[in-house]
Amino acid sequence: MAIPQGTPPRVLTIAGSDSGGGAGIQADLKTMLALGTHGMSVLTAVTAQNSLGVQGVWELPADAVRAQFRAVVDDIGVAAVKTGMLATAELVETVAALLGPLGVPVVVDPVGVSKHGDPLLATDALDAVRTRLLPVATVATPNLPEVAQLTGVTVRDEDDLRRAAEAVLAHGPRWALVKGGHLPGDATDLLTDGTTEHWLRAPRLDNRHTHGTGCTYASAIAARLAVGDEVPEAVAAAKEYVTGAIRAGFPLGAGIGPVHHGHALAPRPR
Ligand SMILES: Nc1ncnc2c1ncn2[C@@H]1O[C@H](COP(=O)(O)OP(=O)(O)O)[C@@H](O)[C@H]1O
Ligand SMILES: Cc1ncc(COP(=O)(O)O)c(N)n1
Repeated sequence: MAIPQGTPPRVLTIAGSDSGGGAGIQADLKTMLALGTHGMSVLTAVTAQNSLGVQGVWELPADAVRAQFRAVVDDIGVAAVKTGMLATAELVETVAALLGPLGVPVVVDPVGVSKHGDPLLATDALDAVRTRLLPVATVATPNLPEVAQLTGVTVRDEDDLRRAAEAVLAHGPRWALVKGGHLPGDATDLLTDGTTEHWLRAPRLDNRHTHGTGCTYASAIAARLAVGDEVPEAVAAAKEYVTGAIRAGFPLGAGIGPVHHGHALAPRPR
């Protein structure tokens, strides 16, 4: 399909809705807009969620996920995909089966639990993530609790990050990006394809309003891949974007506020 001039790169997120607007589909679409792309969505689940936690989760039927995906891909087309909350083993398998033949870069954020510790993935879905979803990923972006769940590797320092990334790569993604955001000290992530290593370092920002960091990072990577970056360039640009978004994160509600997706777009109104 020829893409008319002036049409922004098209990026698809397959994820859950966060009613509070800080994570999930809402974070993904804002990030995609901020990075100059056209964001589209396949909803997997609806959460009732705010700055205090997740109060309810309702999964969509697999047929609804397949229908949304076909509606987008068959007419509009996509240049890159990001996956987030997939909720159940059936949805993980459904999404993996749709992505396998797609032939565009896929960023898999293997979302397990929210920042507040609320489960966003059934524990019996971990095996499907390992055996079905990770093999179709161009980049997999687990945080440290997710790495521990998926591979059994506990990360305490930068050497452990390397071991964790190798354990993720063993499940088949082309690149592993293990995020060290949960370690003390600098916010250091390791990106590797098994032959090259890229260390992404940013100072740890003293801001508790970090709701949605992982969703934002993975969506920014997908947006940059849709623009045409290679994986290391896409991840470096996304790290810069997410660091700026954390720096500008703001209070909202009585708990943990969101990162600021529009931090690079416009000054905040006073
Ligand atoms: N306080 C912080 N200051 C700077 N960067 C951070 C901070 N917390 C997380 N990050 C970075 O944000 C990105 C998302 O990581 P993380 O928060 O671990 O993901 P998740 O939301 O999946 O738990 C990573 O690049 C991580 O290093
Ligand atoms: C729908 C949805 N998807 C993903 C997250 C993870 O985001 P975080 O780790 O910042 O809580 C979330 N809380 N809600």
